[in-house]
Amino acid sequence: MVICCAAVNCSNRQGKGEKRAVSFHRFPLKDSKRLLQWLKAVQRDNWTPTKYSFLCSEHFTKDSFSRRLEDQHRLLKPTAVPSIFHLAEKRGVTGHGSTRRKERNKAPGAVKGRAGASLSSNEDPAAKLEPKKPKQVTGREAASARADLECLGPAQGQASLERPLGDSGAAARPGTQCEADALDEQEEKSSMSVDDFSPPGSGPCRFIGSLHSYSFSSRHSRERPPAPKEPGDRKRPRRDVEPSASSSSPGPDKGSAHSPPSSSLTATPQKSSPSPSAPPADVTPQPAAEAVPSAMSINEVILSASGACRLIDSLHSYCFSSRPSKSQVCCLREQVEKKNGELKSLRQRVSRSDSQLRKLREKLDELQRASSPHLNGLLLPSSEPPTMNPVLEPLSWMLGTWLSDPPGAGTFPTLQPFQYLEEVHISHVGQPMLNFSFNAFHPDTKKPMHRECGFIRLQPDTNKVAFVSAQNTGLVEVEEGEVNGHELSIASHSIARISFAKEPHVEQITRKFRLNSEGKLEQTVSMATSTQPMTQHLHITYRKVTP
Ligand code: HEM
Repeated sequence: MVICCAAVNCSNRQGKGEKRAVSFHRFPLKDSKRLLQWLKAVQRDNWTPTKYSFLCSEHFTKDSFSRRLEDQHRLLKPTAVPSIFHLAEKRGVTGHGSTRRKERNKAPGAVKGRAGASLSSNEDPAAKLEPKKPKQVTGREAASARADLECLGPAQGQASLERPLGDSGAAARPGTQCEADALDEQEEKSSMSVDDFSPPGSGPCRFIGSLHSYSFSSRHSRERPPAPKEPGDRKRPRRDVEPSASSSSPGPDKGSAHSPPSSSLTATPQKSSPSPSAPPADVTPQPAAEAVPSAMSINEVILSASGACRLIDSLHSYCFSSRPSKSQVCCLREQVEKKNGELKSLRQRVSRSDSQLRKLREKLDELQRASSPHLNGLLLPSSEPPTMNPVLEPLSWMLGTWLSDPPGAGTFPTLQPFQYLEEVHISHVGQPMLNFSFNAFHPDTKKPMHRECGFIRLQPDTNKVAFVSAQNTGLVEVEEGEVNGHELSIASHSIARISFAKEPHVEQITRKFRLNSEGKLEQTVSMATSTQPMTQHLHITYRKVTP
C-alpha cells in the first residue's frame, strides 16, 4: 500500500520515509468534532478527506502519540489533532502535493498526468458531485482527487474491495509502520460498507458521472482508431489491474467489464460479491512512475478510456440496482414513523383514561363521604394505616391476610375426610383488639363453605386472650386461653346457637394457633359433639399474602 500524506507541501509517502519512521494516520471521519479540528489544521480548500486520506506523523506533536505495550508501535492518541504544517511554502493553485505530482508527471509514459488532468474530482463523492451533471473539475480539484487516489496502489485498491479496511493494512504490511494505521482503523471501527462506495443520495451517480467525464474527455481529445486486439496488453506487468468484475458483477455489461484493455485508470468492481449491497468499485489511478514503466501508445490510452467507460456503466447499473433497496428503506422508515405516531396517540389515550379514572375515584370517595359522614375513619382506608394498639403486641404475629397452603384437612369420626380452602384476614383499626374473618371454600367448586368472624381481645398486662366468634352455621361462641410466644391456645368458654341449628350440636371446642418456623400460620380445631368425644375436626396451614 502506498500512502501519501494529505498535508499541503508535504511529500511524505509510505515507503519513502521509512528511515524516518514516518507513520500515516487516517482522518477521524467518524468523529465529526475531531475531523473539523483536523480539517482546520490542514487548511486545504475545497477538499474533503476520504477513507484513503492520511496525515503523516510529522504534523503531530510528540505528545500526540502513545506506544503500544506489546511491540512499542507508535499509536496516535484518540484525541490527537495535527498542528505542524508548512503552509507558507508553495501553496499554489494545485495545492497539496503539487510538487510530488509534477515529478510524477515527468516520469516516462506519464499517462497519469493526462488522465489526472481531466479526471473529475474525487472529493467525497457523497458531498460534492451533482447527479446527471458530471462537472469538469478544476485543476485543484483534480489534483486533490489524484492526491488521495494515487496513494492507493492497485494491490491496495483491490484489497480494499475484498476485505474490511481494518484488515487491509495489517495484512499487506505486517510488521511495518502501517500496522499503526491498521490500529488506527480499528480504533475508529471503520469497516467497509456500501456507504463507503455508494454515498447517500445520488453520490454514486455523481461520482460515476465524474468518471465518465474523464472517459469522454480522453476519447474526444483524440480521434479514436479501430480498437486493436493486443494480447500483449494483458501481459503487461503491473501497468494495469484487470477489472475484476466477474459474471456476478452487478453491471449489465459483464463481458465488457472483463475485457477492457490495459489502462492506467483502473476501475475495479468488487469481485463476485455474495451481497447485492456489496460496494461496486473503487477507482484507483496508479502512480505513473510506478505503474507505467514505458510510454503507452495512443491506442492503448483510448482503449483504456473505452474500458473504463464500460466499467463506469457497470457502476451505474450497480447504482441503479441499489435504488430499490433505498426505496425499501424509505418505505420501512415511513412505516416506523407511522407506528410511532400510533404509539403516541395510544399513549395519549391511556393517559386520558388514567386521568378519567382518577376523577371517577375522587367522585366515588366524595359520594362515600357524603353517604356516611361519621364513619369515614372506619370505612375509608386512609393513606396511613392506623397505629397498632400496644396491647395487641403479643398477638401481632397473627396480623395479616393468610391463604391456606396447602388446602386444609377436615376430619371427624362421623365424616368422610375432606379438604377445603380458606382465606383469613386478621387486622386491627387501632383499637385494643384484633378483627378476624375465616372464609372457607370448596377446593373444587370454590363455593363458600364455613365462615366465621369476630374479635380477639387481650386482657391488658396479661397473656389472657378472649376469642369471640359468630359462625354462619348459627353458632356463637366465646373461647378463652393464653398466648405464649407465637402460640395461642384457647378453649370454648360459652357456646350458643340458633334454635334450629343442625344436629349433632357441638358442645366443646378447642383451638390452637401457632406461627411455625417457616413463618406460616397453623390452626388446629378439635370439638366434642353430643355424639362424639373431643376429636380433631380441622387442621390447616396458611401462608401470609400481605403484611
Ligand atoms: C370451629 C368451627 C367449626 C365447628 C364448631 C364445626 C362444627 C361441626 C359440626 C358439629 C359438624 C357436624 C359433625 C357430625 O355430623 O358429626 C360439622 C360438620 C362439618 N363441618 Fe364443621 N365445624 C367448624 C368448622 C368447619 C370448617 C372451617 C369447615 C370447612 C369447610 C367445616 C366443614 C364441615 C363439614 C364439611 C362437615 C360435614 C357436613 C356438614 O355437616 O355440614 N367445618 N362441623
